[in-house]
Amino acid sequence: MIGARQLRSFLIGWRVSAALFSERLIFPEVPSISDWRMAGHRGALIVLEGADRAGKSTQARRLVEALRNQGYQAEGMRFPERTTEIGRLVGSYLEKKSNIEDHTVHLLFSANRWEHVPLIKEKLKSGITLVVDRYAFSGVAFTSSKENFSLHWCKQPDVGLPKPDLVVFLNITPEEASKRGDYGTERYETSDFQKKVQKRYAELMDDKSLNWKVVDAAQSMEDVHNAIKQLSEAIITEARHQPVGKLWAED
Ligand SMILES: Nc1ncnc2c1ncn2[C@@H]1O[C@H](COP(=O)(O)OP(=O)(O)OP(=O)(O)O)[C@@H](O)[C@H]1O
Ligand SMILES: Cc1cn([C@H]2C[C@H](O)[C@@H](COP(=O)(O)O)O2)c(=O)[nH]c1=O
Repeated sequence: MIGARQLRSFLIGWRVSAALFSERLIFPEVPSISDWRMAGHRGALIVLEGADRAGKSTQARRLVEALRNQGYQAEGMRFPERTTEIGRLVGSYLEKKSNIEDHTVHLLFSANRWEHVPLIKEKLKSGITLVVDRYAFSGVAFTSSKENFSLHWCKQPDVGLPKPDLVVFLNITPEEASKRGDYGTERYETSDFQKKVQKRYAELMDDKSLNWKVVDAAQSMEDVHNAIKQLSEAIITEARHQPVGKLWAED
């Protein structure tokens, strides 16, 4: 029989050894659990899309946190990335501080993604899974909701970008979304425009060459999170041994 005190010391000792082992302090040559998980494997490119207020930023943050807690390497990214020179131009346009001709601003949104491609490729190659809040699909859905812009024309500048392994569409009606706080003062934040955007997303989702998954974004934050996490974990395993594809490219 061992006493409660002995059992406690044993458990503490065991937990400390396990922690040291996982940090490779005791056996540095033995890979840690996360090394086994990631060795030689690329990370997955996961994109969250949806209309304004669908919950993309909330879910992107939660997913990165949950994946890290599971031992995966994961980082967030968002577009537009407003901190670069191009991003500042786009940001000022969205805040209505400047006007930019419609074709021109579409190309700037795309250029903002292209300027991040070397970084995206480097992260994926080093085993980091990227959770991206908006990508080329926002570009196409928003610009093609303007007068005289075809889906085909809008896609062209983004042809060849790293292809997402998974695109999660957070589905919510514009009415439901507007209950989450009035649309703000930024450009495009009107329910009429958002309805057009929603239709364009539906057209984009007909493309079976992409791994679109629709998640009901009107559920609780927890339920939405669990659904996205499950889809993401499966795709991280699948993407590991596949090369990164090219978006909307023929081959
Ligand atoms: N499932 C949910 N249920 C209720 N409220 C939510 C849910 N998800 C997010 N919200 C709330 O809705 C608001 C918008 O969320 P969030 O900023 O994540 O959306 P978004 O899609 O990134 O928006 P935008 O595209 O307009 O920047 C926030 O106040 C957030 O707390
Ligand atoms: C990437 C991208 C975005 N947009 C639009 C969509 C939204 O209205 C804003 C970004 O708002 P957020 O709160 O920072 O998500 O920009 C676009 O028109 N084109 C694009 O390529």
